[in-house]
Amino acid sequence: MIEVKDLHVSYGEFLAVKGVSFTVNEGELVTIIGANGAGKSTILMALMGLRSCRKGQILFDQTDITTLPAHLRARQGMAIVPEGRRLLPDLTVEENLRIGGYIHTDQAIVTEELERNFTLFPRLKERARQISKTLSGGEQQMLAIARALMSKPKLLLMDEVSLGLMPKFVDETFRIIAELHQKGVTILLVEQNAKKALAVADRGYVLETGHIIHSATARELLNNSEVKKAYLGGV
Ligand SMILES: Nc1ncnc2c1ncn2[C@@H]1O[C@H](COP(=O)(O)OP(=O)(O)OP(=O)(O)O)[C@@H](O)[C@H]1O
Repeated sequence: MIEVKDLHVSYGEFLAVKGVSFTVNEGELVTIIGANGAGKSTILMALMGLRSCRKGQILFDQTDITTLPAHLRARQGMAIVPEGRRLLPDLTVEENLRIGGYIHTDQAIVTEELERNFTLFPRLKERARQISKTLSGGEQQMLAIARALMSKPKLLLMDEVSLGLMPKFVDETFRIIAELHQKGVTILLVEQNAKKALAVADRGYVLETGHIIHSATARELLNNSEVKKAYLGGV
């Protein structure tokens, strides 16, 4: 579904992503793990068209989207759950969700997607008219995921969705990710919580200072002694 070839992304003169290549196939849950500052968020931003590539190529459904603006990537079927959620804090839960469905010209589809997300996240249904900044951190994270799903994406990009959540909500978030995967959503998950990410993923890539240093099935990475030592707390 997505093929990234020799991706380079920079901030001014600083090269944050240094020639990264990877794929995500339809229906897969793939994770990119790595330490702070490895370049994980930068890769997702470049995939969504929120940062331009200095060099390299991004193919989505076999079409070259390397220079396509973000809103057109959304129309082609990509959605992002950004780091820090980026909700519209003064709008209600339902209003945030409707904004997530803005690409649908048919309002019946928006209503259908709203119902689908309320079924997936009953807590959001209960709180449909609540102003989103008054939600708990975990609920805000649910809303950010649901908002991305409103566009019915073919590919869901998720950036550090467990960051800053209490353990209870971290488990709940990973349960939802696994459920979405089971339902057939293709997911690229960027995570610092390597253990949890690899537990739900099919395959993974390990990113270190802008380079991919390992690529394998999630199971292989979980059993790789180097990965264990560096990212899984030596377990
Ligand atoms: N707007 C920016 N301007 C300059 N440098 C940046 C900017 N955003 C990120 N960087 C740098 O790019 C590198 C990669 O950052 P990025 O946020 O992609 O890493 P990350 O792997 O997602 O880290 P984290 O897990 O801490 O979010 C870091 O060295 C960071 O300081």
